[in-house]
Order: sequence, then structure tokens, then C-alpha cells
Amino acid sequence: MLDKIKGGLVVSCQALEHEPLHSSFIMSKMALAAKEGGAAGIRANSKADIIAIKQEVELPVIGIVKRDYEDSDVFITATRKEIDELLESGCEMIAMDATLRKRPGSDTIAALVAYCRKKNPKVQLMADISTLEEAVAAEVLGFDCVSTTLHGYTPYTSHTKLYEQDFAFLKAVIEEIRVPVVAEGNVLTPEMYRRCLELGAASVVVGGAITRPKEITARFVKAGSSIHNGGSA
Ligand SMILES: CC(=O)N[C@H](C=O)[C@@H](O)[C@H](O)[C@H](O)COP(=O)(O)O
Repeated sequence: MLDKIKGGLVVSCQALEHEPLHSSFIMSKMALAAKEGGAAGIRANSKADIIAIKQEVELPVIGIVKRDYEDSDVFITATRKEIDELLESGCEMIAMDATLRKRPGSDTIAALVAYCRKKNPKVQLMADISTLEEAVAAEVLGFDCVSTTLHGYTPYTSHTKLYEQDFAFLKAVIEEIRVPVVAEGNVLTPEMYRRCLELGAASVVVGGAITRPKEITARFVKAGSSIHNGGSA
């Protein structure tokens, strides 16, 4: 999978239960649109969505299962249950929260990596991280690649966004580790996408800016609202 997405765009096709486009059929058509636009891969949430996407396009898929647990803040592929679902979905790569936070139950990220490798060594593993320390730990654990997915989304990074200071965090991760680094999270424009590749990202995952029309609409509306209110944008 990593070879196929190298230097290219991965489109994240996700809509959770509370989102207007929540539907495996709609996600499969989003994936088709992404493929026809030239995407190299797809990132998708849930076994059902991945199966529907795989019936529609031949692109490699990075699979996740988002599920909330009461005893942990980890929600991206948090336990063996989600890993089992992904192994059944046929996705080529599994992404999981690789932060150092406590997971549901008593499992650790190291145990989950070993579990995946044992069950299907052909499936590659992506570490969704939020800090440099987590990226380094993920490399030591043997992840095939690291993605900046959670930078800005853990309580201790919530003050920041990936694109700030000309993608300073992305640069720091690329400098620090040897496994491929994927840029993901708030890549909102083609120019930002290009910049991530220029800085050495192995690939770039773009979600909301392509597949979440509600978010795109809200950005337009926000940009116009200051005019109605008499200010400048
Ligand atoms: C933090 C979190 O839950 N991220 C999720 C991870 O799969 C998705 O909701 C994002 O859409 C994805 O990471 C792509 O990012 P963006 O949509 O900003 O381009």
C-alpha cells in the first residue's frame, strides 16, 4: 500500500452517524469520485463502508473503526474488536491511535501491534499520532508509517493545527524518524497539499476539504458573514 500512495493523495471518505452523508453507499460514491479525480488511495471508517468502497473502486484502503469507550479517550481503532473488523474488511492498511494514552480495558498499543502482525502480517500498520514523542514510540514499535492525524486533536495538542508555522510539526516528525510520514489533518487546499509533499511527506490524507460538504459550506458562509456585519473578511 505504501508504494501505491507514495507521493500521492489519499482521500478520506468518512461520515459518522451524526453527519448528513452517513451512508456506506454515499461513501462508496465519494471514493469513486476521488478515484476519477486521481486519488492514489482511500481512508475509510467501519467495516461496512470499506466493503462498499472496495466493491466500487480498486484503490488501496487505509481502514479505521471509530468507536467511543467510557474508560478511555482513544477512539480510532482502540481495541482488538475494531482490529478484527478491519481484518475482515479487506483493507490493505490499518490505522490506529498510537498516542501514549490509556486504551479501553487493559490493552496496550504494543500488544495491539503484535496482535495484528500475528493475525495478518501482510496488512500494513499506520500510527495516528499527535506529538513527536508518540511518533518516535510508534517507529520503535514497528509501525510501517506514521500519520499526523491526531496533531491538534489530543487535549495536550488542542491549541494547534497541522498547517501552523508552515507545517512545523510535520517537518519535525520527518526529521526525527525514518519510517514514512503521512501528512493528515486540516490540509484544506491544493496549495497545502503540495507544501506537505515538498516538505517530504510520503503521502497526504485529505478528508473534510473534499468529502465533507457541510464543513466546506460553513467555511464559505463564515467568510461572507463578516461582510454582512460590516467588517472585512
Ligand atoms: C481527528 C480525527 O478524528 N480524524 C479522523 C481520522 O480518520 C477524520 O475525521 C479526518 O477526517 C481525517 O483525519 C482527515 O483529516 P481532515 O478531514 O482534517 O482532512
